[in-house]
Amino acid sequence: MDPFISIHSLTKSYTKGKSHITPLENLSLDVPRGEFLALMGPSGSGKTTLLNLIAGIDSPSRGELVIDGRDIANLSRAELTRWRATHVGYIFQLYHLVPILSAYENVELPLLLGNFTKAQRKEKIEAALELVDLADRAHHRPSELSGGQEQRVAIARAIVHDPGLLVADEPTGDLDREAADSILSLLDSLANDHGKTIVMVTHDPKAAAAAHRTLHLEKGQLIEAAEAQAH
Ligand SMILES: Nc1ncnc2c1ncn2[C@@H]1O[C@H](COP(=O)(O)OP(=O)(O)OP(=O)(O)O)[C@@H](O)[C@H]1O
Repeated sequence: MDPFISIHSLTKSYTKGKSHITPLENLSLDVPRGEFLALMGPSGSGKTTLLNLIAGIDSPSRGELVIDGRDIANLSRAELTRWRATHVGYIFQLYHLVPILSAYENVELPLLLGNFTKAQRKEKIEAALELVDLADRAHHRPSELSGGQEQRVAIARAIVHDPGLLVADEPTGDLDREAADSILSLLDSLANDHGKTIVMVTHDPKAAAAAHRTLHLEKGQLIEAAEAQAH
């Protein structure tokens, strides 16, 4: 079976005046469908750059980037925005919930871009809140929730439109151990039981240990966890 994510010789460079920065150079990576992958690496090693390319937030300078059979490397900005709206859910370290909206209304946001009736939206929002175990907090605002609960709402918002791909940038970075563990087990279940492919950037070795596989980025190159330990 083809991998869900297939990356070949991917390069991203930035030019600012006379200086050139190449955070990713000739990077190749396959991720099977339903894998929960952790990306680690020192600050500035290109983790967020890679995550943003995989999520279709940014475009590569060169190389192949195929996600679920679609080559997204050469899409225009407008095409990429449309692709992202249906195929990707993004989970942030600081949740990025809208403070004046309830949990229900926050989860509804991605659906407002699609052609759903109010009843269809209700069904999807309730299913997503149920899945993250927050059905009883639907009408609470973010300020009335714990950090772990806020991240659960953010995960419900990331999955409500049923994307195949979830990208998570330090999803447990602001949580205590107990809340972090419960978020990690939720991500694990989204991969194992719901077939989501998850790419998570983390600095926390315990978070990485919860993933199926860990890769380390160093100077724009990927190395396996065992090799990284030997460095
Ligand atoms: N828009 C941009 N323009 C110029 N350089 C950039 C841009 N975005 C990132 N970079 C550079 O690319 C390199 C990789 O950055 P990136 O944010 O991917 O690292 P990271 O591994 O996620 O770091 P951290 O762990 O600190 O978040 C850095 O040297 C950064 O300064």
